[in-house]
Amino acid sequence: MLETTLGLEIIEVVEKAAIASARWMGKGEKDTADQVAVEAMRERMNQIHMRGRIVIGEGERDDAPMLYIGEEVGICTQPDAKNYCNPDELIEIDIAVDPCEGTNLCAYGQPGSMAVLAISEKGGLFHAPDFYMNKLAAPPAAKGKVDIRKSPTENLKILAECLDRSIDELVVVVMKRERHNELIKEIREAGARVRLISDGDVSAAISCGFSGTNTHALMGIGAAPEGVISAAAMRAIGGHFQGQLIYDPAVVKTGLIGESKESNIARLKEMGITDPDKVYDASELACGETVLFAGCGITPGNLMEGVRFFHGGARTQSLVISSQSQTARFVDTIHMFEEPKVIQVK
Ligand SMILES: O=C(COP(=O)(O)O)[C@@H](O)[C@H](O)[C@H](O)[C@H](O)COP(=O)(O)O
Ligand SMILES: [Mn+2]
Ligand SMILES: [Mn+2]
Repeated sequence: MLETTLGLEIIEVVEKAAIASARWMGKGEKDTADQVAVEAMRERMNQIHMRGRIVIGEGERDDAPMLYIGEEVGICTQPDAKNYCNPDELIEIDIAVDPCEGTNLCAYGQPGSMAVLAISEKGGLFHAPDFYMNKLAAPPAAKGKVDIRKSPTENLKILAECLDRSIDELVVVVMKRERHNELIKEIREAGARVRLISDGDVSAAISCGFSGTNTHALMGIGAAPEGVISAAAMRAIGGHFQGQLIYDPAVVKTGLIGESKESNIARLKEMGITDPDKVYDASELACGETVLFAGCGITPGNLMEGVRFFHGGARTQSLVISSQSQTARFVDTIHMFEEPKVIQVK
């Protein structure tokens, strides 16, 4: 149902956001690259016949030009909805968005930034607070066999067995952060190779779901909202994904997640999370009956090309993963902006 009604629409949502952001690629202005993606995403989402609710966005802010948590999107949430649709006939959709995932990558012309979203029926996506999350992603062959509670060394042994290769043939992606120094050391000592990334752990997580990407695991701590979006894709693709919230500011060495561990635990409790240390797997983070992920490359990445502009248009590559049809569709689109139309294929 979700895929049939919204499959094409969500491709266009991420395409519009990616094109808007890509115009700011390499210009060193990350906030602008982010803001234009948000605006393009909102505009296109508001043309869709749905009642959508942002459950993961850019925070609970009501006047900023962001897709904020709790914001309602879609024609059937607009004040003049009755002119366009019968709101009662439509199911409610929960939406997780990151209009420009990897804003630094986009601003500095680096690979791996994309416009992403995940949708599910109401209640189908975990309401992640703006905390951090320890993550473990791995290919479908290792699903349920590796475990974030085990040491990286143990997991690498299991992964090597599952993938029928030696540990030194494994590539593990880790975000280059001080908090990961010990993790990186252990992975290297175990014999695997590490690909350090500055940003963009959604792309890294999802790459684990596809063989041929030379990405065999993602380990370490990134943002929690990105964890839910990654989990939605991995749930639909049948890959391994686990996440555990990080609520202690001392672990990530940043003031970004509040003053203290205690106040964060209290915040989690208010959100209904009574066990802050719970390990969530992909099907808990994205538990809806149907889960769809859509991403469009802004800059070129492991899975998708970036936006390529030409006179009068642009070409994009997107990926839609659906738990409904069990498909991962790569969609190659030429966008024609001007008259006369130009369809440039190379
Ligand atoms: O790199 C990222 C930045 O995302 P965005 O702000 O949308 O451009 C994400 O992939 C990471 O998951 C995460 O946001 C990051 O690890 C948290 O930031 P940091 O404190 O620098 O590690
Ligand atoms: Mn992000
Ligand atoms: Mn972002």
